[in-house]
Amino acid sequence: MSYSRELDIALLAVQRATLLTKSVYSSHSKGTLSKSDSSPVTIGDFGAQALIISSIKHAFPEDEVVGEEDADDLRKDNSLRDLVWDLVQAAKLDDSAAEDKLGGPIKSADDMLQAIDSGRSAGGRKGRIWALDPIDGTKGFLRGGQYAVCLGLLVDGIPTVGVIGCPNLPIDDQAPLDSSVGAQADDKEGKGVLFGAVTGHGATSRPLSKGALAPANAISMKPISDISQATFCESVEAGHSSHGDNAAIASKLGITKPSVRMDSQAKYGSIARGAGDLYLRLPVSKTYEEKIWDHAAGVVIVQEAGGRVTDAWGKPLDFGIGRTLKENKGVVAAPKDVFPTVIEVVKEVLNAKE
Ligand SMILES: Nc1ncnc2c1ncn2[C@@H]1O[C@H](COP(=O)(O)O)[C@@H](O)[C@H]1OP(=O)(O)O
Ligand SMILES: [Mg+2]
Ligand SMILES: [Mg+2]
Ligand SMILES: [Mg+2]
Repeated sequence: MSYSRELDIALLAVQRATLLTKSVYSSHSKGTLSKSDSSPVTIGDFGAQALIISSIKHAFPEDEVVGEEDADDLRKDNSLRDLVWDLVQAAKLDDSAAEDKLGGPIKSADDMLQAIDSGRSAGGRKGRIWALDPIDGTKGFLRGGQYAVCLGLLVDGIPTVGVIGCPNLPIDDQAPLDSSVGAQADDKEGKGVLFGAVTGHGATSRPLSKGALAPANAISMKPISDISQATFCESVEAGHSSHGDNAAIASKLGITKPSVRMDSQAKYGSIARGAGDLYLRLPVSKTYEEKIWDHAAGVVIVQEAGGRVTDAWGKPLDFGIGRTLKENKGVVAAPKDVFPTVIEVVKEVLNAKE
């Protein structure tokens, strides 16, 4: 199957949601709350989840969605709900054919809450399940760094369609990548890229637009003949990925360039288009379970661009066990031909710590 309709809807749904997240990004009050695990959530996360789930349910009513957020906090606080509702009503693509494909605007605030709560699927190995991260890298979103709107389709537990919208990344696939791209990002002139991929059909990037989709460019990872020349990406947050272990791996590979630190699945997009080469996410905590919405879209895009993605022990990521990747620890992504070299070094570094 080519999943071309799924890709089209996912691209448009993510593109529409970025209109909302961009309006929150540039506003002083982001309506930030702290969740029970003490991670932040903003009115942008709730609004983007509502818009995307409503688009998916319109186009594919039988599909399930595993979304990061739920509407509990909005049901308890009418003024917060109203703030999100205003944002959701304002986020419209300026192309009526595109809006029609997504079912048009959400009809009422109650429908909005219901859409957000339709992301409560438990996940699993059977059928079609979308994994949605309405704002990935919320800490970057609040700090003024990179963030991404991410949507992946799992078919029988296998990531099959992936879309990532990165309002703050340069449009140009060849733009040089260093930590200035990760820090103090903005979404002004020349910024905003939409990545997409379907298993077996390649990966693309295109500028984010406000209406119909812009023409796509095929993307692929950069061939590297000398691994010591590689550029590696890692989280900004030291609590999300071990900067020390990542540095030890880079040093064993002979890499001398400093890492590129950036928030969110913008890292997957950046290596898929050959701006960077490796993504290292070595676990910090023994108990943290990576969430499926933090990786499903990125994995399809990197694989279709010529890469391989596994956990830090070289085990395939298992997206079919529920809302988390509980059988996996950490993530490593690299171009296929150098992947075996990279994962051997990752395992050496991990084994030395056991
Ligand atoms: N201890 C942790 N280890 C790994 N990832 C984490 C940890 N805590 C939170 N995260 C998740 O990492 C993702 C961001 O990754 P990055 O730092 O690469 O941008 C977020 O989705 C965040 O989840 P959450 O949404 O709960 O904050
Ligand atoms: Mg996330
Ligand atoms: Mg998120
Ligand atoms: Mg979060």
